[in-house]
Amino acid sequence: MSVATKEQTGTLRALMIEDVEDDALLLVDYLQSSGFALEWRRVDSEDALRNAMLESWDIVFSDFSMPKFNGKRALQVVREIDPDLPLIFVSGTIGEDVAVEAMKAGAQNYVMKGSLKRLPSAVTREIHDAALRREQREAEVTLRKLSMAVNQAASSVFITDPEGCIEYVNLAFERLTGFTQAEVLGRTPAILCSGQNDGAVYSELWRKIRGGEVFRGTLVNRRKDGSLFYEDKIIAPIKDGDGRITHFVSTGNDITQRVRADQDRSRLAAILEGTPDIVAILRPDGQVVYLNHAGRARFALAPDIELGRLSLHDLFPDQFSERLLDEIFPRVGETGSWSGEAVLMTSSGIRVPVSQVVLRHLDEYGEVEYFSTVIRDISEQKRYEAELKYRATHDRLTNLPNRFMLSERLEQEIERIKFDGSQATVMFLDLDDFKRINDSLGHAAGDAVLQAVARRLRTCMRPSDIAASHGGDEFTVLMSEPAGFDDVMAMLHKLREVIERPVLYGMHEIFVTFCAGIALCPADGDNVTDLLRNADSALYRAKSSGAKQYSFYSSDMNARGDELLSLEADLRRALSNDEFHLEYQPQVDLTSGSIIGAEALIRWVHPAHGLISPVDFVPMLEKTGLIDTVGEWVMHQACEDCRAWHAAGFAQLRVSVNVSALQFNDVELLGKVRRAIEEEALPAELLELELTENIVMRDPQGATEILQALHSMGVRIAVDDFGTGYSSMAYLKTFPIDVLKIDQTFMRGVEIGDSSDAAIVEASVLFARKLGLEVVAEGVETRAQLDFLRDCGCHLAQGFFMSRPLPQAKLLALLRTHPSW
Ligand SMILES: Nc1nc2c(ncn2[C@@H]2O[C@@H]3COP(=O)(O)O[C@H]4[C@@H](O)[C@H](n5cnc6c(=O)[nH]c(N)nc65)O[C@@H]4COP(=O)(O)O[C@H]3[C@H]2O)c(=O)[nH]1
Repeated sequence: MSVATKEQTGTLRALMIEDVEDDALLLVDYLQSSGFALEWRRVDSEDALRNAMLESWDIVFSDFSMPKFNGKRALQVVREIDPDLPLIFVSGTIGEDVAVEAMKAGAQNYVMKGSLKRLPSAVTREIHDAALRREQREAEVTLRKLSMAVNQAASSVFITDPEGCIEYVNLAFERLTGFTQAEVLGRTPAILCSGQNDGAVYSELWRKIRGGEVFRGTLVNRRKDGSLFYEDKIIAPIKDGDGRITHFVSTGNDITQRVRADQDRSRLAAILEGTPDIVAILRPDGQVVYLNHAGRARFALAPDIELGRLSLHDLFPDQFSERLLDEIFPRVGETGSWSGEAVLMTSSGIRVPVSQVVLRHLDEYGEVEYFSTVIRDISEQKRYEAELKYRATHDRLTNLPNRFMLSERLEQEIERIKFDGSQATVMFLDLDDFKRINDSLGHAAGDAVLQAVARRLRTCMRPSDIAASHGGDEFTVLMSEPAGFDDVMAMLHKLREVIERPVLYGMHEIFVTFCAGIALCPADGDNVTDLLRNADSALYRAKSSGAKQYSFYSSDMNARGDELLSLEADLRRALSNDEFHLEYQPQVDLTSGSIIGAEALIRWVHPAHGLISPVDFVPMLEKTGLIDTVGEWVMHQACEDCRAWHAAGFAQLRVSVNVSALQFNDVELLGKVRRAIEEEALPAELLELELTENIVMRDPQGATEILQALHSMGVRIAVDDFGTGYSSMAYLKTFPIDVLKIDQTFMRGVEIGDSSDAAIVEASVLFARKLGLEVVAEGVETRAQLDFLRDCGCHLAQGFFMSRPLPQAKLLALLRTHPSW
């Protein structure tokens, strides 16, 4: 009798489903006599079976038909609990059909009770097969688990055949690459190629995996949508039992974020290293763990210095480090950040103003791990701020404190005086006839004088005094705590002595004198406005008494100042109120004796004060900037009136118009002139512009350009007041001018027999003729003067002798009489 293998050596645990005990014993007997060591149990109901199935069995023998139970049901219960447990029907009643049915239902075998011969071999085979089935089932389960794991894995996986054709991809692959399994099956991983990897990487990859080794490396691949991603790859060959490669398995981890973060970090590091700001990272105890290039340079540290050993105190040897540790860090620890200004001392001992931002960085437990700080050198900004402040508080030309700073200081003085009952003095100084210096020697000379005066003023100041510049030729001295009147007078004398020394300018010695107006605090005012106004009134009084005068404020002084102020306000309204008109003074041709043109002269008839001289209000127009509008009005009115002369039958009469320095510097001058002649339809050559020689001499080169532009427009240019200024003959030659107007002061000299004046007039006429210029003598009041001019060969004359300036209507009336001189 043949018997089984494993089961032979061990005890066979058999479960009998049998209602007849003798039948069960018979079966046991037979098996034991066939060599099986048996451990067995008999059940004959479903409950008992279920109970028995809680234990483990090697085999089940079941009767097919039992009174309380039946084989089919028993088979179902057994399969339900253990699908692989072999079950053999041992029945006396089973027929072929039932046996086949039982096999279909999952029984492994059947044996007839009457013929147990087949039983031992069937037992052995079924046990063996069951073991195989179990193994296979377990293998399947493992495989299913594995493939589920691979499919669900976070790493992207694909499997190729030895030629590299893709046979499988997992979900992570689909997610990462954007390709679905269906899209890539049968294709090669070349679909992921980005062109960003070195070709050598691929040859190395193939060399390794074809050689049976594992490839490990980082690849840059491309998704279906074209974007790049970085993968840490492991590609391994799979071999069969003969060592032949059947597949390659590629596992990849997407490290794009890490790579990008690394790239960002290195970019950030480059920025930190490149920034001119000092960036440091410090532990809460002040140990420096990072210091950028700017910081290392600032503290003269070697690039390879071991930062961990460096403490804050090494960097900032002064109190700055203590402040950081004791004051700032604890505060940052609470609020998260701090920013402010500080002063730090560099290794070379230089104190540098800095702005600083400190940030707190927490660890995963919310504890302060370290602080980062950005320190910016703000010396430049501080310098700039100081410069701005200086500019805002000082006069640019003289570098003296300006009116703004003076007011501030005065305010402090007043506060002090209110507190301690002392006093102060405000002294306004105004240089006498400063305009003369400007007009005759030019602005550069004027500036040099103002600078010299400022320098000298400074030397007279006591530490508590202050000298300020008001702009222009006005200065202020604020004397703090003068002992009394004598002190003020002593200061005044000292100022005279120092300031009135001649100022050397080139070849010139310029003599400067000044007037002073003095107001005392608190007697003449206990606030800034009153004090300054009263000192100004005192100055006005001093100036109206002549040069080199001084005056202390007295309460009746403000009247005149108010008058001037209100005149200025009236002037602003004069143009719209039609209070201006022009008068014309004829110019006479000395050859023919008849009028060839007229000079336009502005008149202001004030509604209350009557006629006001242009000598008084033209400077006011200039000061207020009104000269631009009023000057333009004059130009238009003169052109219009000139056209009226022509219309009245006096064709070719020309008109000349005065142009002040401010008008000449107006960038719009050319446009305004062009508009006037075009709008009034006056031929350009009949308009003459009169400029004083000082205007053109101030900036001869700039003036030449403007004069040329005017000239090319056809307008005539006359140089007014010739002989009074510092004309350079050489320049006059180069200017495109048409007319020289000899100043009327020379005519007075001619009248009183001053031979030098007469000589100047003669020379001027000669000079003008030589240059091919027309020459006009102004201020002709007598027949003798006129004759003299004729004898000299002067072309034209203008003056009271021929006619005073006349309103338009009167001029027309005069013209109609066809006068001749
Ligand atoms: N003693 C005396 N004086 C004579 C004689 N002939 C003419 N005058 C006066 O001499 C001044 C000549 O004008 P200016 O030298 O250009 O000097 C002008 C000119 O510089 C300025 N001015 C007048 N009108 C205008 C104007 O429309 N624009 C500008 N910018 N300045 C003007 O005001 C100054 C004074 O003008 P006015 O008072 O009109 O004074 C005029 C005129 O009335 C004479 O024989 N004897």
